[in-house]
Amino acid sequence: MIAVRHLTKQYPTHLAVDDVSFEVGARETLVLLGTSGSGKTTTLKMINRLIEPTSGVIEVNGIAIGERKLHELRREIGYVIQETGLFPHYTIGENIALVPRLLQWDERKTQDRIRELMAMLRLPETFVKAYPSQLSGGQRQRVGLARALAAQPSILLMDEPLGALDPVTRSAIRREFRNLEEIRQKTIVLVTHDIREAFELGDRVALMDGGRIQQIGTPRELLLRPVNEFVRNFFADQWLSLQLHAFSLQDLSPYLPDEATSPPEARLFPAHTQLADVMSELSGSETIVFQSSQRFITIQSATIWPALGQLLQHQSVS
Ligand SMILES: Nc1ncnc2c1ncn2[C@@H]1O[C@H](COP(=O)(O)OP(=O)(O)OP(=O)(O)O)[C@@H](O)[C@H]1O
Repeated sequence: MIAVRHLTKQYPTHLAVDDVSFEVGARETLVLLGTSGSGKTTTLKMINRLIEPTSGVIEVNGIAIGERKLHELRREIGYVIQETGLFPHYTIGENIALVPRLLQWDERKTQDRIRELMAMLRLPETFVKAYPSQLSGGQRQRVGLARALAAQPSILLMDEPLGALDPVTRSAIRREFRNLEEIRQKTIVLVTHDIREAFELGDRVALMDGGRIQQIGTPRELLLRPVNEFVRNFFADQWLSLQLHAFSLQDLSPYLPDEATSPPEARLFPAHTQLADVMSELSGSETIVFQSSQRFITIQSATIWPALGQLLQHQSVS
């Protein structure tokens, strides 16, 4: 879907991106993670040609983007930025309708799409005539996403999309985004410096430093098989809690007891649920259950850590 090969951006005084290569498959989310100045935004902006590379090639759907008409390329790519970039003098409805109107959709179709997106992103219908300044930061962020999704692009580029929000709102919106079917269908490149965000949202993560990719892989690979000291140190502080994002109930199932049937008081979770989500929903010694093939497996918050310990031990010897 997106292929980036030997991408370099040299400014007169600074090498911002240095020989970066990666691919992002259809419906995959790749997170560019790194500290400030590591080249994430420059890389992202080269994908929709907001910045032209010094050298290297980017292909979108098999065609080099330099050979595409700019407006056609941008139609395929939705772009979400921090602080949303909404037009303050346009209403929420007008902001969302921006691209459909550029594409001269008929008005009925545009209005239907605005309503559909507002419902999906849990924005009250009355907001359609409100202005961005009348909304909270979290609501503006939803409008920014609605605008990027409006014309149904197959690709989304997101630059610190939740960066302006407080941690609680961030985490709630993150979970919500992850569960939206329309977003799950997109090919996404997301820039963040928030490690937890990268682990929650990324199918794969590219950790950048000094304009180069230090390691690219699944959160689990980065955590358990760091290729160098930089990668190891980057995750060291949060190593324990990141494990909860790197593994699901399914991964833990070999290390947990079976039940013949589901205990009546237990809550049922899908097997692909990240352990972090389970932990955040469990209070005290409550029992939860998930179904894996034909088995019911019970788990309590107190049993997650020992089972995870066994799982990690197993991973390190295999
Ligand atoms: N127009 C420019 N001219 C010169 N140097 C630039 C220019 N734009 C970016 N840079 C430099 O290139 C490097 C990479 O910048 P970039 O914005 O891609 O980093 P980033 O990882 O996205 O950081 P942040 O998270 O702070 O946005 C930085 O050192 C920056 O100062």
